[in-house]
Amino acid sequence: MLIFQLTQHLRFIMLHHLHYLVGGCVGALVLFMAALSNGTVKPEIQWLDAVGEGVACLFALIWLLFLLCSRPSGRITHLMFTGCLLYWYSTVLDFADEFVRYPEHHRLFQNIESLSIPLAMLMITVGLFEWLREQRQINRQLRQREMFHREYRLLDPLTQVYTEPYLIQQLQRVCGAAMTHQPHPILFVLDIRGFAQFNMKHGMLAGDQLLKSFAELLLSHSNVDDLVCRCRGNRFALLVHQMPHAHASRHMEQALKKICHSISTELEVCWVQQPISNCTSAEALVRQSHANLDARKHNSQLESIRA
Ligand SMILES: Nc1nc2c(ncn2[C@@H]2O[C@H](COP(=O)(O)OP(=O)(O)OP(=O)(O)O)[C@@H](O)[C@H]2O)c(=O)[nH]1
Repeated sequence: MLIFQLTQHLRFIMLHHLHYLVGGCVGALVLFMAALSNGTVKPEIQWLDAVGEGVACLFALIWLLFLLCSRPSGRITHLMFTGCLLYWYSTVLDFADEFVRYPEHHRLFQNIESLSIPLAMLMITVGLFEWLREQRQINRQLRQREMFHREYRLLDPLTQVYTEPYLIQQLQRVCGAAMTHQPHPILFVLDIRGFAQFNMKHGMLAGDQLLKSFAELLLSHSNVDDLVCRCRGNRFALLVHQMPHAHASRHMEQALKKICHSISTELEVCWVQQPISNCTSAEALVRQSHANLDARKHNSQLESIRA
């Protein structure tokens, strides 16, 4: 079980943060080799100190890996990663100077070692502060889910957002009140493009992880009274209550740009929006939105074939 979980975490890092990991490790190796080749070997090595510094260095690397497997990419991850990396580098230099003595006139490595710790602490502190703010926002969303949507049987087991039957239930209530409600609520239906191919290339587990991240990010970019659902497979819906129609598409475009940037720059999402002003049947409304989305996907396929 533990091995399976570790493999999953490693796959996540490979998929989303490979550039961070490779860059960080190459930097550490270069620093370690440069420190060894610039110093003179100590006549007596304190093995207990060396083991202590080595273990500290190993744990700093483990913290770095934990960070990478627990976060999607983005500003906070970048900040925390840089802070942890600087801390790791200072432990690498600490470890190296158990074996060599740096030349007196050449203080580069001592300076890196001394400066990287306060800088790392500063970056980790700011990163943790931002992480806390982000977590508050996510908690607010989760509390909201608890408050208004107590239908656990209608939750999607993979993404933990609601399913289409629940959306239809909620739409039935909204449709009744929509005529008097200003601005009218809007239903967005979204489809992740090329998902079957993504599954084939990276495996079903990576596909599941993508769906989970997408649902979580969609939630964090929506308001507390909006409703996020997974309709089926790679298709989601978002019911928005308080958004002026003039801003709706720009808002959705910006949110999707950020979401795709956080998950993968290759990710492409096709979507349609449907204002709920005069609807008689929630099921018909959802059916119509799916049909509009299919037509849009079909047209964009034709356009790309023609291009
Ligand atoms: N990993 C994973 N895949 C799923 C899940 N549910 C459905 N799928 C896969 O999602 C894929 C959906 O395929 P399509 O509807 O053709 O979507 P697409 O590949 O994005 O095609 P276009 O939208 O036309 O670009 C299928 O390969 C399903 O096997 C799931 O829960 N997890």
